Amino acid sequence: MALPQHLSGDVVAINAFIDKFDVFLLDCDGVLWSGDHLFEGIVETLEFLRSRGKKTVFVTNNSTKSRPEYQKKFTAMGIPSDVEEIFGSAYSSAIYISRILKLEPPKNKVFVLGEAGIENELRTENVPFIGGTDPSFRRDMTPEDWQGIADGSLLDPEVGCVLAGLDFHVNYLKLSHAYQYLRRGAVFLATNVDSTFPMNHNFFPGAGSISVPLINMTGQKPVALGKPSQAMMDAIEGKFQLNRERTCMVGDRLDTDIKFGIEGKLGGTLAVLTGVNKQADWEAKDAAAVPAFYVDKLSDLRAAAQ
Ligand SMILES: O=C(O)[C@H](O)[C@H](O)COP(=O)(O)O
Ligand SMILES: [Mg+2]
Repeated sequence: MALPQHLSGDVVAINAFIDKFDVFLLDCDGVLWSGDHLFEGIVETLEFLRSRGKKTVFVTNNSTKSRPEYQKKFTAMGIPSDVEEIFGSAYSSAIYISRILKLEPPKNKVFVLGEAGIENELRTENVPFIGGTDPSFRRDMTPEDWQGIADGSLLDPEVGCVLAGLDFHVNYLKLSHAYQYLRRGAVFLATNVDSTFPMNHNFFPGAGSISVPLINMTGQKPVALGKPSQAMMDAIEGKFQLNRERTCMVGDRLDTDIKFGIEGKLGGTLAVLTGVNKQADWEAKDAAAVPAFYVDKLSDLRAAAQ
């Protein structure tokens, strides 16, 4: 496996890299920002790529926000964006459920472990759901819960799917409901299975760490609809009519972003060192994926603008 080409500081190499592609699929957490901290030079770098006629599509596994909610974040960060060029795992999951899975009544409801982003995208696709940010689930178990979950009287008979994403309010009550739905044959989906969540320049439990208890209890693995799922790549290709050879995936995570680009047979993958993975990770013999190129930070691409 060829080692990645380091582009930072090499203007000739950066220009040659940029000229190879028409579309850049850009990961968000760990590439553009860490939580609400926008990395230096990101606005200018996006402007530079766009000035060179490149199309930018934001492809994020973060399911806590819907596309419109993400556009609000981009605007607040000073990044001009078109909501149609934002593709998150909540959206990817909602269109998978509504257009591929096509759950039929009387079992077409989704039990959500996750935040408003998932709920809003399911609403947009007219997919009925319970759970999610419903405050009635944010409490300790009561004797009535133990009994009602055990005998099924507190379970919704219309639930046919459990969708697990990044949930900042996960608890024993919600996991108990989700587990019982899976025992009853509900389809097990995840927006994504990232183990950690890069935030405030450190790492926190990721969406994948929300679904792990259910995997442990059921022995089932969810179908994950975020990166590296090729269902997501196919949806993106269809929506933007991609020429995969002229498309590059840019990300901070080997087992999602870079794997997504490689398995999607894109023309290239660019890793950045501002998020989850570092050079040692792709040099390890059990590396999840090896990028074709890498930069220390995304804004290093602007050297070609000088
Ligand atoms: O735990 C998660 O869901 C992920 O760490 C996070 O949201 C990744 O987002 P991305 O880097 O794909 O923008
Ligand atoms: Mg990331």
